[in-house]
Amino acid sequence: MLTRARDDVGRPALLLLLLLALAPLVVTGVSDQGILVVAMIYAVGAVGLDVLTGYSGQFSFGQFVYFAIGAYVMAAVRVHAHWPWVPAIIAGVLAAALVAAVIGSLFVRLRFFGSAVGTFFLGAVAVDLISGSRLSHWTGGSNGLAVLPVTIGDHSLSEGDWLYYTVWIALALSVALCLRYTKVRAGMAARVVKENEVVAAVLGVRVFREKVRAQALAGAVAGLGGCMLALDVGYLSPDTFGISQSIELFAIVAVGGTGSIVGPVLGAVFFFSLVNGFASTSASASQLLFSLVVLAVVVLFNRGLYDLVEQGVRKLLALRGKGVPVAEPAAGPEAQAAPAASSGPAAVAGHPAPAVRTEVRPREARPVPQGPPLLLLEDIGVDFGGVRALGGVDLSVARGEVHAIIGPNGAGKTTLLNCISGIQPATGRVVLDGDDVTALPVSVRRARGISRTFQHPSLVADLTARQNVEVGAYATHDGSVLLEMAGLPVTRKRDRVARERALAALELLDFPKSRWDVHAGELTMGEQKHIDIARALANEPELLLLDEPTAGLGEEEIGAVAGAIEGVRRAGVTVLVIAHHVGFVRRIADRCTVLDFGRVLTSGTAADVLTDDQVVDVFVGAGGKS
Ligand SMILES: Nc1ncnc2c1ncn2[C@@H]1O[C@H](COP(=O)(O)OP(=O)(O)OP(=O)(O)O)[C@@H](O)[C@H]1O
Repeated sequence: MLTRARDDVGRPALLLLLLLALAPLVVTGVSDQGILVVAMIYAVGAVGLDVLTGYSGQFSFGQFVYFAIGAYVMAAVRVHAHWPWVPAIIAGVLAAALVAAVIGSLFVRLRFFGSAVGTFFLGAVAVDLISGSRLSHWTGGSNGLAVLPVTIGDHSLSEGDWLYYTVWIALALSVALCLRYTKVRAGMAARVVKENEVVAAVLGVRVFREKVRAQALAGAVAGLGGCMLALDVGYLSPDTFGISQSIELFAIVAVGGTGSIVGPVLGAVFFFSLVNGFASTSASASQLLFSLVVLAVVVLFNRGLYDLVEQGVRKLLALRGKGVPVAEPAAGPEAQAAPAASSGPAAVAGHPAPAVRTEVRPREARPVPQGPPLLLLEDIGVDFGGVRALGGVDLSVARGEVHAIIGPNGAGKTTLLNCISGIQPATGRVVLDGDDVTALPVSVRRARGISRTFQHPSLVADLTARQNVEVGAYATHDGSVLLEMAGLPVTRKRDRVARERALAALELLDFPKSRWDVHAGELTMGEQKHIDIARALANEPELLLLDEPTAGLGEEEIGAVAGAIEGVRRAGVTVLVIAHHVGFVRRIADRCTVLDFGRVLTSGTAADVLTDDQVVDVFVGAGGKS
């Protein structure tokens, strides 16, 4: 799993860009400015790579190919088609984005090694195409291709201050574009994809599409970097581009800090300053020293230079009494997925846990909802190789009821929820509100009103509680990412609706307002479970499936979750919940079904089932708490 991705880097990015804009006042030497130009060109590519790895969780060795495509297309349309330079750069950027989208769509299903090998050989193909005879009419083959001079008035954009500020503008544009992407729906959805693809799919996110979008954005940005490289070097040949550039981009992102946008810019400046610093020593010593320093930075500051700078600034501000706490970020997604050792109000000093309405105790008897079932399962069967996880399960859940599924470990409870939400193919029939949804994919079932949570919440650590819920609040994740990034009224309206739905879900669950804008990585496990429920609820479902919402929680937090489910029930949402805690089941459930070895042992009112001797043997005897 990759490191966290940050959400609060707008101001640091602006500051760093300002410093780079002012740098020529201090860095006056031609060769020193040249180093900064190269650093900014690579920073453009690295920022795109950071979106790909740090924010969407993908991997690619192919970024140098998009550098090359941007550069060659820009140069070729100027030489061969006599295009003005601005449309030529746009053509270079679009061509790189298009190829990245096409190539990306081939590779997104591959995991780490597949992507590494695939993108590596993609690079070999690209180098062959550039240097070979097939495209030599356009690329000049091994003879190379001259980059026609680009001028504004009498000023050449290929040298001096004009080159510097042209590249600076390209970098500022790339940073702004990538930051904007991380803020819009598509960017937030990509971050859920990085966290957990199955969870993302259940939230209605088109996993494949969001991954390809991130690939295209990274490709476009690298293409822009390539255009700037073309301006800088003035002549393109097969030697201008190579796999080493992709490796350097990875080093820059690692040194600067993955998932921070601003880190790679810092990393690029550091990286090329270092290259320059050792340039005067003998070639072999320079290579050795350079490698050792990069190694030391990566090992000692494994969260990257940006994190180091940020922590330093926080400490300074804290020392000066500005009251900015020195926050130690959680270790990562694994940390939040693990059950909290200590839960309850004291788990985060000074922050109230979700309101605990009452302790877990049986509620007063009320009539069990009757009427036609909202959910009907007929003969549901699932085999995992030789393991019969579900062996013909029938179940009926009435509209408006809270129905608990209980049973020992391995009984098939989660598999049953997976069958209902569409994650797990099964034999038999799943009928929702009279319609057979058995053949429908996850996204369509969600649109028909089925939402769910998972045993481990898989929230995005660096999004706030409220933002995490917002991702689940979009009725659909379709639509153009370009329109979203442009902030057009139609997408703003959609965002507003999602925000309102998210707030309604948070209010329904009584989640304390003071915790709405806290990063999910800093929430207690009980709070994360609440946010997970709110995220599923934000889509205004008919049927809410909850997979062990009390797992890993203490008594008080279990009471809070029970209170939340009662709120959900009052809002008219039907709930099917897996639970191990007998007191919790007694309090919230109208009816109860017991699974054992993939079969229904018994089903009935919670009061009857929980006093059934057979159930007590299987369930309570197997570790349930009374
Ligand atoms: N992807 C899978 N591949 C192979 N076997 C699986 C898979 N998922 C579940 N199983 C097996 O299917 C059976 C039912 O598993 P399931 O997770 O549904 O049980 P459960 O009742 O939810 O258990 P728990 O309370 O421990 O979560 C178990 O024997 C489990 O090992």
